[in-house]
Amino acid sequence: MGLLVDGKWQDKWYDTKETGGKFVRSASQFRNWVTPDGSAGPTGTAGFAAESGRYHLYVSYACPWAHRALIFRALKGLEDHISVSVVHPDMLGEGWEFRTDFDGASGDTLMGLRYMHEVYTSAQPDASTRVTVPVLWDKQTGTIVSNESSEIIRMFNSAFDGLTGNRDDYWPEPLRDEIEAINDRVYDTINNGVYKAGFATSQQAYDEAVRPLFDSLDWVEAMLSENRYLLGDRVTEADWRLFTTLIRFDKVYHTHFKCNFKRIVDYPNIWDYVRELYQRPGVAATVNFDHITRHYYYSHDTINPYRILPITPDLDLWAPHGRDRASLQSLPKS
Ligand SMILES: N[C@@H](CCC(=O)N[C@@H](CS)C(=O)NCC(=O)O)C(=O)O
Repeated sequence: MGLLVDGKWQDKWYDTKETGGKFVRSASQFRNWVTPDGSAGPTGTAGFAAESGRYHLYVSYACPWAHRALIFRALKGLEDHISVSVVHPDMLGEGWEFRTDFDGASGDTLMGLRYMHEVYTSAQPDASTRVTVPVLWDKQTGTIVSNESSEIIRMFNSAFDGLTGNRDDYWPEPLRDEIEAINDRVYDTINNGVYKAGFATSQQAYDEAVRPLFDSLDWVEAMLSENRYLLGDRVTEADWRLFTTLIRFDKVYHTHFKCNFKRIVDYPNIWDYVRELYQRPGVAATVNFDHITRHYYYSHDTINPYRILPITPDLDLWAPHGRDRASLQSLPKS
């Protein structure tokens, strides 16, 4: 675990001393956008047109943020257009590595590098940044387009539609304000909430994260008792962003991050909803519990110094989900 300072790797754990024991996530630095014609997106520079075979995605199967990007790549039929490298689940002194001695860890299939930090310095030799996944790489200009998952999924949602003909829209115009409002709460208290609880180094920081986390899970449970999806009858980006945290919860966050007031299987509607999303075409193949459990329990030695991988519950993710029942089919909100 570490970061790049002026292009040099430094092995350092998150510093929580200055923030009263709180984990504060840094902002992503590469913020360009792939667009249909290469015009500039909302941030960054122009020049990244949607072309088949031009882009490469670096992911970890363990990481919930990278998982979003893999799900959108599958949902939008981009597998033949955007290639992928999968890092090794252990994130140790050199950060993410391209070792291949773990089933599913592909190595760097594009450039043959050893470490993810070398991908960053290939794009910018003097980079000062945390070295995170996912990363969307442009083979043509040899640089990083984006390392911000929330923006990568929006590019995948529509930029390549002309190439693939897949026009499924998870960010529909009329629902955007509502999606943003839900995303904000889900991000702060659930997606990042589990990390804030797990990486807290003071009782107060832990308490301040764990209570809002379970309040938000109650709020989600109530919404899903009335609607099939967060926004009503239609699956949106908000559902996929929530899903990648929920699917990791009972096997990892409940134990490793001390989010153990309840499990996801204890929320009847959320648990059915998780199985429904998991069973959608292409999604199950993006979920790799061996990488997920190995990564968290093995890499975070400040939390689990003996690196013991605990037994985790078997989840019957293919059990019928019942979410298509009539009582949940409300009218679409727009
Ligand atoms: N804002 C980023 C966050 C990505 C992120 O934090 N990924 C984690 C893995 S789950 C990572 O690579 N962490 C390495 C580090 O922080 O040094 C995004 O959503 O794309």
